[in-house]
Amino acid sequence: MSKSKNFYLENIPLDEAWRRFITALEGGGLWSELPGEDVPLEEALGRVTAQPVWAALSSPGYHASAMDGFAVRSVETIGAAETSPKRIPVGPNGPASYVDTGDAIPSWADAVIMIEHTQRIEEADGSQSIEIHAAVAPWTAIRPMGEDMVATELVLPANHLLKPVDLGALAGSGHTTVKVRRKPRVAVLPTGTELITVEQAAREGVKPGDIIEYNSLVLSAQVREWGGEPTRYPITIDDYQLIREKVRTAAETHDLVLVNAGSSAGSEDFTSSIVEDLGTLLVHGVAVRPGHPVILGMVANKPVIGIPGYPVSCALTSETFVEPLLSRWRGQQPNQKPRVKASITRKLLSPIGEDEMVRVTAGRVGERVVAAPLSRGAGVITSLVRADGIVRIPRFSEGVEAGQEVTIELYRTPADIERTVVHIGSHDLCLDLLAQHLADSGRRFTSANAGSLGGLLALRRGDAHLAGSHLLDPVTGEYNVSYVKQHLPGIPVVLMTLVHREQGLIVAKGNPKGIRTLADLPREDVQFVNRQRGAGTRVLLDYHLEKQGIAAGTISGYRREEFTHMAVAVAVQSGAADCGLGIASAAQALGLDFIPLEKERYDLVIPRVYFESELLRPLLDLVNGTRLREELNALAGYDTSHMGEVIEIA
Ligand SMILES: Nc1nc2c(c(=O)[nH]1)N[C@H]1C(S)=C(S)[C@@H](COP(=O)(O)OP(=O)(O)OC[C@H]3O[C@@H](n4cnc5c(N)ncnc54)[C@H](O)[C@@H]3O)O[C@H]1N2
Ligand code: MOO
Repeated sequence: MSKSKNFYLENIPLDEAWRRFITALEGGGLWSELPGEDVPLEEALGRVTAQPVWAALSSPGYHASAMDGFAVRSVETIGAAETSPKRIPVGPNGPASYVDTGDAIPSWADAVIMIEHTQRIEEADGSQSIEIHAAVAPWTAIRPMGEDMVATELVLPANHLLKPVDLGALAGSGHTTVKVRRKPRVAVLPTGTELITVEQAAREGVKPGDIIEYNSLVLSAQVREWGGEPTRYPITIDDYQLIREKVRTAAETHDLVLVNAGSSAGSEDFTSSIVEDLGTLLVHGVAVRPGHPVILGMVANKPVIGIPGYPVSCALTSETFVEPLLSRWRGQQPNQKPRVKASITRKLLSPIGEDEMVRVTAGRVGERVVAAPLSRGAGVITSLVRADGIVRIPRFSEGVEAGQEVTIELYRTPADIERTVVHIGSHDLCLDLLAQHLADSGRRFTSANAGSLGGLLALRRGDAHLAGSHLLDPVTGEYNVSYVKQHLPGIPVVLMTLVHREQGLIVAKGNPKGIRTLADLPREDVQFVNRQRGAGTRVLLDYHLEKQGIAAGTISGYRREEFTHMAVAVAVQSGAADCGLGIASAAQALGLDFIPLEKERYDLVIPRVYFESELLRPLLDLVNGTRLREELNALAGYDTSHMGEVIEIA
């Protein structure tokens, strides 16, 4: 049976989508906490109490000695002083009797004197006494019965998330089990004919059109993290009946069904029609990006969420809809990420009419926290891996200007943000090595690719601690100095050389087009890939083209811009271009050939205040040490003989 599909994607504001969803859940009696089940204390960590817990026993269950010492009647100590010590005979029934910490106090006693405040005396008749130099008040050094918990007293309220210490209090008050909310059962259904398992990919390789299925792994892990019990289904191909049957049966045995992908308007996007067919479609399309083609519906009185296929959209949609629902079922408030105000490092345009969630990295630079936007591609899962948080651009706004104040919802702690070294500028593979080693000294390193010039401008705005730069001055032949003087006037700066590195033409393995020099670029059969304006590599290219009298307009592909050396190398590897200018290590990383053109200096530009800061000290130590140097020498095209040399610019 083929079904007519719904090509119409709505644009429902998030609060309206939630309102419809909650109304339907309430209608089905599903917008409330799940019932309780008894679990042994050992299994109760992270679960939520389904009812208040009252102490079954008192703790301590008797008057207990708080110290090692002698139990006494306090009246018998009256009058003892430094100048007039008192002796009290020791015996099993008093008037002084030895007790260990935690022992029951004899019924005749009402105080304990710590052993170090007594002196043992052997009397002439062989009997024992203690001599004391101070009186004690009644109940001194005694933990009265029920000091911690009195039987019938409240130990924990309902809807309490159980921490390790709570388990101790439960056992201490006499409970062997605790009634906790049942874990929500969540079906995770990955669908798509193009999907293959990662095991299959490892065995047989990935052909064009194959996609490694991992959204169900992410969704299941999220569900588990949020206190639910996921069932991860195998991949279902894009077949209306097969998916329909899976959704139908999953709804019978689960509290919530997540159908992944097939939520949009493509020829095989069935989820919305299936939900309509089996139950009620509430929402198809929310005014949120990423995650626009979300589906909310009810099947057999169970909520079904159609989650978009793009991995970032998938993970964020689940944060937006699944987490709050699971929290509700567990009697918890939805997860509130810590928030921090920050200054955004670059202008972002955002479509009116949709809330946009922008992934950012964050760090404190001087007085402010800065937020550097990451890739906005919905398929770029690493942007979420690297993200320190999310900045929401509301649907009634067209975007934000560079330097504007925004709020970051943090994935990390504010303390993590404080120990972050922020780099904006030209990227080099050695920064990845630096980042890796900095982690050993408790620093985090975030890097945004803005090209050399972009890095200097970021330093001027106070958006970064340092900027990698390799800008050749065509007049002086010197690197970076004149640019720093021009763009950072009045800011004391240290230029610290990291490496000299080989720049050259990255070409396919075996150099099939026989490219030798820049003079080959205008050839009709040569397709070039360029770097963005402001990149040091672009400056270098333009310098040499000018010197050799080659007009940029004669090079096919000159206008095609990539933002990193690796992106240029990938373009060559994929056959999209025949060559591009870049560094040797990028060619090496992808097994491409490399034609050296020039050795250039790559510096770290560091404002003096940060150069001298505690935050950057481990970075400077690394640059001045031997480990990084040795690792770089093992890579193609790096010369570390000037590493660590500094030029100060006042
Ligand atoms: N004409 C339109 N096309 C698209 C629209 C639109 O409004 N009109 N929306 C776009 C947006 S936004 C998104 S998000 C995606 C979501 O589409 P689907 O939910 O139908 O997902 P697919 O197209 O099947 O997949 C998208 C992408 O993600 C990969 N994928 C899917 N499942 C998995 C998985 N389990 N693990 C890893 N990767 C997965 C899939 O192979 C595709 O590459 O639609 C846009 N199109
Ligand atoms: O909504 Mo899509 O999820 O923007 O990428």
